[in-house]
Amino acid sequence: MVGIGLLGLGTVGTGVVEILEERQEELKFLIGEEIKIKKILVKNIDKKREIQLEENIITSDYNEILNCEDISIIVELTGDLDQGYKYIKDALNSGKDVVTANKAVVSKHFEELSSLAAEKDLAFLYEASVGGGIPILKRLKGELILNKITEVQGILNGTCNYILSSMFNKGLDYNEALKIAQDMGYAEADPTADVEGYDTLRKLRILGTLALQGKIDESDILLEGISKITPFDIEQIKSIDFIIKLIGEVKELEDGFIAVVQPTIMKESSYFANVDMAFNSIVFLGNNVGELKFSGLGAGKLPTANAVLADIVDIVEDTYRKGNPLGERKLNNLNEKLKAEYYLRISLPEEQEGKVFKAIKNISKKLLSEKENIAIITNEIEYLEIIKLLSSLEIDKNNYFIARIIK
Ligand SMILES: NC(=O)C1=CN([C@@H]2O[C@H](COP(=O)(O)OP(=O)(O)OC[C@H]3O[C@@H](n4cnc5c(N)ncnc54)[C@H](OP(=O)(O)O)[C@@H]3O)[C@@H](O)[C@H]2O)C=CC1
Ligand SMILES: N[C@@H](CC=O)C(=O)O
Repeated sequence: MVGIGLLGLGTVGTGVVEILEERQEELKFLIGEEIKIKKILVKNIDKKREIQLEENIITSDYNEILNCEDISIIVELTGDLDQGYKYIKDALNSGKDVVTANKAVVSKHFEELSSLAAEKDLAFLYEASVGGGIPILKRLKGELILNKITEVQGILNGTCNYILSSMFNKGLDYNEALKIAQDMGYAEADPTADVEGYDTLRKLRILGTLALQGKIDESDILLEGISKITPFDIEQIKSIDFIIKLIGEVKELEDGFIAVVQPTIMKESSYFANVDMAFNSIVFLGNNVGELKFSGLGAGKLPTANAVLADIVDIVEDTYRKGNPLGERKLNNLNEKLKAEYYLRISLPEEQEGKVFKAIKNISKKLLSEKENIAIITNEIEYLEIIKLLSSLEIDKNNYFIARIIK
């Protein structure tokens, strides 16, 4: 019997309990072991739970779990950045394998936790931290043995994709769509992490660091979220037969890399344009294998819990990749070279519009609107040039929306 200490009984934790219960017999038969949750750590012990649980299984004292000799795997699903890190570190230092879905912790402490686990010869697995139910990280680590990976691109946040799809396809209002995504269990406890792009950035930091085998830190990634998008933007994007998605991308160039999370406009026929609602998709490029595309539900109770359990099964069957999967390449950040055409919408009081309109004329390839809001398609231009121009015009961040165009 393999004993699990489950930390967190929210959306994902509940899913883990449910799948384990439903597949108990099959698991015993197929992997020859019973996997049993011995203890569950929660924050609020008095909260009413939706599922039936064994008596006394819930605790709010982590030491009860850490000191339990029957528990060999800690499954961290709290979503708490500081405590989650501490729980994981203490687990590894106590000789327990770790599975987590906490991308905030993995992203912030990736190097330290990876090397601690390798040093202790323990598992530190985080499949559910990127792409929800999509089995991307195990596959990526596998392909890295044979390939040099030079590019990773993806729709990495189910909440944002749900909001953008709902606004674009169903005409839903932004807040209405966000509320549904929260009700469906897709969003983070604080949905700012989703809509401002931090969640995508963290997932990209994890993917990019693995893929390029060199540290790509959170601060290396240019970031724009989707919170400023309006029905006006959707209308403009539709008018040019394009579609919008939040895309994260890391790409190796000859002398370094670019890393960016941005709302991105693309033709309706392009690959990512057809990844809708809570689906995510990740594409990576290896020098031998070529382009590999993965797609599946990027958030939600059961898909995410499935990814968590896949890690647990890998530990029980001893089929996970041992050692530290991170490389030591030193890569230059070349984000200043990021160049594209952009959709730019600026919303200002009428009296300020004239001055701004004049100033952006030089970078404008096509004028989409000059009434109510100014909206243009820019010439091919460095992203940071646009930001500089907007800041020189003293345009507040909340008064513009910018999206990269990919052909
Ligand atoms: N939801 C999703 O679709 C996905 C989530 N993830 C990640 O999975 C993790 C869990 O997400 P989710 O289940 O949605 O989160 P929830 O907010 O639904 O649940 C969090 C759970 O953790 C408990 N908890 C929170 N902080 C602490 C703490 N400091 N100590 C002990 N217990 C704590 C809460 O206790 P209590 O119940 O008492 O409040 C709750 O049971 C997060 O890291 C998230 O980013 C990853 C992929 C997809
Ligand atoms: N909030 C996240 C959950 C999964 O990682 C998302 O919406 O993708």
